Amino acid sequence: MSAFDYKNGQLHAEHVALSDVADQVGTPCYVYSRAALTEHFKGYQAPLEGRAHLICYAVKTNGNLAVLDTLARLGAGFDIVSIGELERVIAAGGDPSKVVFSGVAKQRHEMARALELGIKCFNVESSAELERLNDVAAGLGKIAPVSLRVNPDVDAGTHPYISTGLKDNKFGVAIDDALATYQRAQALSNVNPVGLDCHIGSQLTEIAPFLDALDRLKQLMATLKEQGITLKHLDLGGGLGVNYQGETPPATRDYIEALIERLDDDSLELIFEPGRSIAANAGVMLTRVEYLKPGESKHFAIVDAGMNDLIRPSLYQAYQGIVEVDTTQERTRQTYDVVGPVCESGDFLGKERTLAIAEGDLLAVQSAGAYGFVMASTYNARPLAAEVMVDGEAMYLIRERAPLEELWAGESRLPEESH
Ligand SMILES: Cc1ncc(COP(=O)(O)O)c(C=O)c1O
Ligand SMILES: N[C@@H](CCCC[NH3+])C(=O)O
Repeated sequence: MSAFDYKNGQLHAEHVALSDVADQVGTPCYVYSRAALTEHFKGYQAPLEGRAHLICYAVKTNGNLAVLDTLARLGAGFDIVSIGELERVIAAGGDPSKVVFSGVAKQRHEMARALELGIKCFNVESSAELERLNDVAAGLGKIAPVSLRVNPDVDAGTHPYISTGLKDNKFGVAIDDALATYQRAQALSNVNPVGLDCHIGSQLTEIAPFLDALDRLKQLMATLKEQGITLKHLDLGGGLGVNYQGETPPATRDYIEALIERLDDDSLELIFEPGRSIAANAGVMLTRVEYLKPGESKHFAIVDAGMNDLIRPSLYQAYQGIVEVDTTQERTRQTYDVVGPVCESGDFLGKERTLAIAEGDLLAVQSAGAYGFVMASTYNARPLAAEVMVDGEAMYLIRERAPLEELWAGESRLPEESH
């Protein structure tokens, strides 16, 4: 059973009616299901049982403290890309020794803080970064554990904005340069090559590109071994897709098992960095219909959430399901473009959606647990939305709706005497 289901015509998150959430917290509001997060995370744990592994949830996907806390309690490690994400993990009770640090632009102070906290590994994305990391570690008298993020040049077959493993992408070290970079790492005194890492893109719905990448990594590891460089872990990144609009990505178990079979090596610790497959379908965004606006060629449903709250539809033309929260009312069905309040023509949540709604009704935008709230902005001076975690019959406000004053917090007017 899905964590978001209808009971007596009312959409619920677990045992909580979403209309109750909206009444108590207002809209727009993100609602996450603890049971769904747990189930999705365990989907990774189960097929890896019995072998050395670490599942490093990608914090960028949804970094709310309650989400991180839920996963940390299940044993998760974390994939981070900034010092902000690292401090979030710590604030949520995560274990820094289970953190891997990805990202192409790590700054010295970020490296220093991560070294001080003793993270598991730096996923190094360029030679220049390797040199800088060695320098920072030397300054602190530390040895930085390093895994090279290799760009295997495989086509992930996903949206160009979220494909990361092609030659032309800014991410990682080209696979042809990897051996020389590992040799350099070995020669440096304050970095220690312990792993190999790759992440080829997001929302992949086939296993084949993952296997192609793994084949190339295996070849590289064999070459490294010949050169006396033996690694302890292999990080296969994230990227497993989800069902937004009838896509049929492989089940987590099938994906993991296929990789384990192809790897054919029990000695390596396996690391994964899943994000979307854990969080996307563990969340919805609630929004209320402000106005219905009939037009000549199309009808608009104008709602109180916009591209600033959920940018995926505008940014990637991404499809996310939109459903009525209360289906018990008498309503006429009509096809609408569901649009937000932001002053941009590109501000929409969905196009040509057939809905039975009236002014004041609630809608739920599905699959909003990943890359939803984290990508929100305050454009048009719109305060950030509230977030709620449902756990069985309980609901917890895990982020208050930001007060208006927060919009200009930290700003100041010019001094009185200035002209
Ligand atoms: C380095 C890295 N790891 C993990 C992820 C998580 O990916 P996904 O949400 O597709 O599982 C991303 C985002 O694409 C990433 O850039
Ligand atoms: N933000 C993207 C995914 C980015 C992946 C990050 N490496 C999305 O919503 O689909």
